[in-house]
Amino acid sequence: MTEASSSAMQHNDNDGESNPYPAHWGPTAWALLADLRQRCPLVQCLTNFVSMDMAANTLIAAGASPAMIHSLGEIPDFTPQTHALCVNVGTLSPSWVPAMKAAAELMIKLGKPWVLDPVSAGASGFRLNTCLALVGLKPTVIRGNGSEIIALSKASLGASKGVESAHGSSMDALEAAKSLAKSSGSVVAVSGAVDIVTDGNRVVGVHNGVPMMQKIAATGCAVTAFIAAFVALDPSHPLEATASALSVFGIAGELGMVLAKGPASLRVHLIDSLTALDEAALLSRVRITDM
Ligand SMILES: Nc1ncnc2c1ncn2[C@@H]1O[C@H](COP(=O)(O)OP(=O)(O)OP(=O)(O)O)[C@@H](O)[C@H]1O
Ligand SMILES: Cc1ncsc1CCO
Ligand SMILES: [Mg+2]
Repeated sequence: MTEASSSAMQHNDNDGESNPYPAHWGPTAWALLADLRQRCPLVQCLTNFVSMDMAANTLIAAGASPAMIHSLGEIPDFTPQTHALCVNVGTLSPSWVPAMKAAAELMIKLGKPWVLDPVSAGASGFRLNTCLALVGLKPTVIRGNGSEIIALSKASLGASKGVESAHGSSMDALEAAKSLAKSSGSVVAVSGAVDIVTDGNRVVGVHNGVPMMQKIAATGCAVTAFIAAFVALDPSHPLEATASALSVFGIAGELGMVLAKGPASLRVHLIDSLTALDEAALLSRVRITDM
């Protein structure tokens, strides 16, 4: 470990009263990011049209390989080559559903991880039923905003502002997230000012990020694809991989915000910061708590 990273770790060390962030999370997140850069996992994304660019560039900037390949006929040949799958229902139409289900089923059969982004799950019966069917195919991780996780947990239509959450705080969805995690067997992440990650028993909070990330289309979709890349590296510890991915993405937002003049330039600087992020900066900024 470098001198810089060792002093950075002390900055985030849990020294009792003054610092609530357990020291082990920094090295966990760094180990995963370093591993990602080394192994360059291939992530297949069946994702919405708005997010394709942002998700692909997020993955490439971090060191992974994206493939936005979504046709049903290609799944038997292509999906087995991937290390993780991301399914996102943002611009859902009926013709996409068979491919989403086939890819998820194949990943489960191959013992590989897959991640679901239930965009606007409570907005229509078609969307809700599709998301519930996908939850039944055992995603390793489900990542949504508060309204999406509440709709899925209750299996009912519910308030959202289109693709955005109508719930002010991710904490409003804490019980829904725990209940969904228990019923599905998936790790559930709720994004917001504090990202919540739970397996139904353990709950952690990720305190990284900046509010302006909400003003960039598809940051949520991009972080879900990023979670898929992290889970590919360590499928047996999906809670740790998910919290680490959310923290690293949030840190890239914090570093990007230093140079940004607004959402458009934040998008550029966030992506640049993912590539530039080094061990010392990461260790000094990871803010993950056990809740
Ligand atoms: N108030 C906030 N402060 C800091 N970070 C935030 C805040 N709100 C959201 N974020 C971060 O922004 C990213 C996107 O989260 P958000 O909850 O906006 O997702 P979403 O609603 O699913 O987005 P989309 O559907 O547009 O892709 C996450 O990484 C999250 O941690
Ligand atoms: C704006 C929008 N509409 C459908 S998906 C999407 C991207 C953010 O979820
Ligand atoms: Mg979303």
